Amino acid sequence: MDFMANPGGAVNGSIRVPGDKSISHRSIMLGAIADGTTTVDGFLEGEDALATLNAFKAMGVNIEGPENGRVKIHGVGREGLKAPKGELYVGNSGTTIRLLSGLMAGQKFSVTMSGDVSLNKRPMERVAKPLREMGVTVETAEGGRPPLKITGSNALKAIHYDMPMASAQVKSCVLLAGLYSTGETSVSEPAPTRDHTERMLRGFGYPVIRKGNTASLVGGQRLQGMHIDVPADISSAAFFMVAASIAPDSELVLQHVGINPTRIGVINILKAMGGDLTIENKREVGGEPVADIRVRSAQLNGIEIPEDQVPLAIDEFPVLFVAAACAEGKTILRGAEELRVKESDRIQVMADGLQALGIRAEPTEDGIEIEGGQIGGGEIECHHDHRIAMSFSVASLRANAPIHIRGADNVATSFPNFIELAEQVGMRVEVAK
Ligand SMILES: O=C(O)C1=C[C@@H](OP(=O)(O)O)[C@@H](O)[C@H](O)C1
Ligand SMILES: C=C(OP(=O)(O)O)C(=O)O
Repeated sequence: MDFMANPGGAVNGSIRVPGDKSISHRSIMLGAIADGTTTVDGFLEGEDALATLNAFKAMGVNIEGPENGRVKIHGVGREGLKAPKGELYVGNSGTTIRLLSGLMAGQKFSVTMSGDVSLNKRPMERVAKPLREMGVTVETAEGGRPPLKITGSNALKAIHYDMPMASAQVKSCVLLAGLYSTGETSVSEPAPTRDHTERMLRGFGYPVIRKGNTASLVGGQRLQGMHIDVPADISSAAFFMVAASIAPDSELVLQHVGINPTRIGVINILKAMGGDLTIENKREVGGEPVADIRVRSAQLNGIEIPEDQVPLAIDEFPVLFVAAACAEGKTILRGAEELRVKESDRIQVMADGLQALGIRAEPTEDGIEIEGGQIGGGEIECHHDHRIAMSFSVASLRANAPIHIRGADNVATSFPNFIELAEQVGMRVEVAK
């Protein structure tokens, strides 16, 4: 499927984007191994979260829904998962394969997980290494890629893992394996990464301790089913934050957005660029801070993006690069080499796309330099990456000719109703005939 993004438009109204992907994945994983029932509202009915849901169904968990964002998980307890009949296919979802690796490490059966062409190129040694230290047998395809075969045990060795990269997926993998270890498992991170696993484990009644840059837990305890209210995903809201910022005469309210401090890099960066964003009705929902975010058009300026914001905005860089293309002057990003191992190489693919539209964008090993300018029309290739497709849809607001976005199917992995909401607020994006 291709998108045709037609130039111009203002962005107005009030919308709620779908549920947070990270929290949706974890609600299924933790609900499945808890005792009792877990109910979820606001579950993201996108392909990635559904891949997680289907994996647990394949391991014998009775899950009702999703229906209008509601899911009911009949937890089987920490020892209750059953060996799936075949391989677990997890599509495009890095979060599914890496977090599941940790949980599978603690089971008495072995599991093979594979994905689509994009996932099968992504690095898995980052989870294989700590799991092997815990006594798990992990087999990968050549180059440490999926398929990934995990042969676990329910008496893993507790370890301390000093994570070489700032990755919430690796941290979560080790902590989830730690649930099945004898003793204390801890992970330290080089910079703060999203902490949903820690917060949600605590919500399920499982103690997790945070000291400085280290999170730790003691294996062997049980989780209690709970109710989870999933806030709207700030990573999906980000497309509209940039859209309303760059399109003249715009004012948009994004409702009920999760503003966990480990996720708000996009707000901090846009504000530093001169964006007009206000946080309204701040409240706490199920252990996560939530707010409505009002965004108005603004003249953005190029900046040097502070490196401490990188892990806090990691999925938002493709659309932030579009903001940079609309800003006055140069924007410089460094310390973001992790962007090269996402669903696509997001530094290269965004640089290629921006250049195709006439913007000066120079990739570097760990970042990019972008000079603001007039966005032209042209053709973009998404390389199986949802965020590339949505970012260039946003770019059309300031383009002077249509942008043809090739291979936009994967938008359904994280944001199945993107086109509808984009159209509702005034963007001119449609599925190409
Ligand atoms: O833990 C998570 O839910 C996620 C962590 C991040 O990945 P890394 O841990 O690879 O940075 C992020 O890019 C991904 O979309 C979701
Ligand atoms: C990197 C992402 O997801 P995942 O790693 O789960 O594929 C993303 O959604 O931008």
